[in-house]
Amino acid sequence: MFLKLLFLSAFTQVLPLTLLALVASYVYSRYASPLKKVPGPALASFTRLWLNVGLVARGNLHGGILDAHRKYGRVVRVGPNKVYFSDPALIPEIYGVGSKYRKSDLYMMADPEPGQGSTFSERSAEKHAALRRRVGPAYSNSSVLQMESYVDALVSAWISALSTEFTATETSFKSCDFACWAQFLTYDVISELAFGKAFGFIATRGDHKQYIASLQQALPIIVILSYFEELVKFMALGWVRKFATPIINDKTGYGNLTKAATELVRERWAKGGVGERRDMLQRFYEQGMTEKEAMVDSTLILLAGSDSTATAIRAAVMFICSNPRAYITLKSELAAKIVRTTPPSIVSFSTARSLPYLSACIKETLRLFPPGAGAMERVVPAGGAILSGYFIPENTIVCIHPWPVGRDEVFGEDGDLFRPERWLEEKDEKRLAKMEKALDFVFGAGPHYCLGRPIAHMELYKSITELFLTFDIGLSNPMQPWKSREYGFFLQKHMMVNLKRVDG
Ligand code: HEM
Repeated sequence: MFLKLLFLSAFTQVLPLTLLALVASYVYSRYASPLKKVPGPALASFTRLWLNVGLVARGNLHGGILDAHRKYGRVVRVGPNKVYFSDPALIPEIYGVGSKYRKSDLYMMADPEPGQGSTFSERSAEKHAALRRRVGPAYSNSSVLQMESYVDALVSAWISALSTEFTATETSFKSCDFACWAQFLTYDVISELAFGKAFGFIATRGDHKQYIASLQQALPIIVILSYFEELVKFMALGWVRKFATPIINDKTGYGNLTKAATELVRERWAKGGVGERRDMLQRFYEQGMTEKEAMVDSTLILLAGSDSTATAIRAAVMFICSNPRAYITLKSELAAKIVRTTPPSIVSFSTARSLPYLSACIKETLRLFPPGAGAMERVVPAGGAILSGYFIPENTIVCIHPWPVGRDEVFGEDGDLFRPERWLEEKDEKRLAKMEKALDFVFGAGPHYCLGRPIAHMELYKSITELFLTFDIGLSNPMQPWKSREYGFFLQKHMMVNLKRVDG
């Protein structure tokens, strides 16, 4: 009884105090914070719920941020301590080489193990630079070009599998879920390049060990949690992490993917780094990476290297198939410029890249649908900064999101339209250079610029060329081309397409 009374009296005294503290902090955030003049939704000025629940949890950060910039302008306060910008001119200050803005704690959830940052998630600039020096050679243009024949073999297997499984005849046709098939290709390519052996998604025509399905389940939880900084710190505690993240002994799923990467690294390090050929793992070894570092970065390669590129391939197919002019022009360019050999060989990267209309389609796709849609948040350094005319105090979290940048005013009034011709018609070299710069932000900037761009480009150029050369393609349901939600990466399902071989 005594205890009950004690508890009740503590509760009745603590509750009002907590409420008072909350109200005081809301009033401060809204009316007294140095950010009070920054425009944005009223709710966002005193609570993180507007961003974390209204946008992130709904799988629509990219769309919500785009709308917010359209409504409030180039500077938007998206949380009590967060301001997003859309002016590409600020990219060098916030993200450029030598920038003092470090990555925010949002990235902690991407650490494969607490305290063990990967090249992507490491927040210390010095540690990141050291890591990047060692992983860099494995991703370089020249090393990717040396591996081109392996990409060709997989693209070829992919096209034949699509042909046998889904080609329409006069009397029958079977829709293809291209959402899965795009990922089958990218998972196989990245495992082949990284470990010298494709996982076998194309060969088995299925979700190998349910990696895709389990990532679709795990990613929303990981990403939503990562926006609540306190939770991220709590989750970083080793014992919490053990319960919250997939378990390495899982027979399938994301835990098994981590296990596969870990075992491949362990085996390779035991053999002195030498594989059957000079794959990325061998290059990691040659650069003196420790076994632990290689394990962490190999898991990163699998994640960063598959979903982003699969989204780009799907988006390109979706945009081209929904725009008859683009579809016809691309088909004509491919028919005129690519000479088919018997047996057909996969188009070389250098030939594909030299095709102006194909390049314009790929640029336009990446501009309108940046696949890496996670917030690249950074922390304002000591002393604060004046950004877009506003004083932003130190420790404020700032970000430029690639979705509004892709629709920047430099792209003109029709910036929302898929119009590849814009890249070919522009005569003003200065403007074109600005357009290219804004587009390049799709791959980030400065010391964190995407290392995988050469791999992504090679896959995109080859897959789109071969698809449109081999098939006539139609979206089965143009009213709803796919189901798409975004949690840093896009999780896309049910992208049904009809394929008919052009020579069949
Ligand atoms: C179209 C496809 C891709 C897009 C749009 C993309 C986009 C990005 C972006 C925006 C960043 C910077 C993130 C940040 O600063 O927070 C990044 C970093 C990174 N990406 Fe990609 N990526 C793509 C494909 C790939 C592929 C295929 C790989 C690997 C094989 C890869 C590996 C990486 C790595 C390792 C980093 C971290 C770089 C660092 O911080 O030093 N990416 N990517």
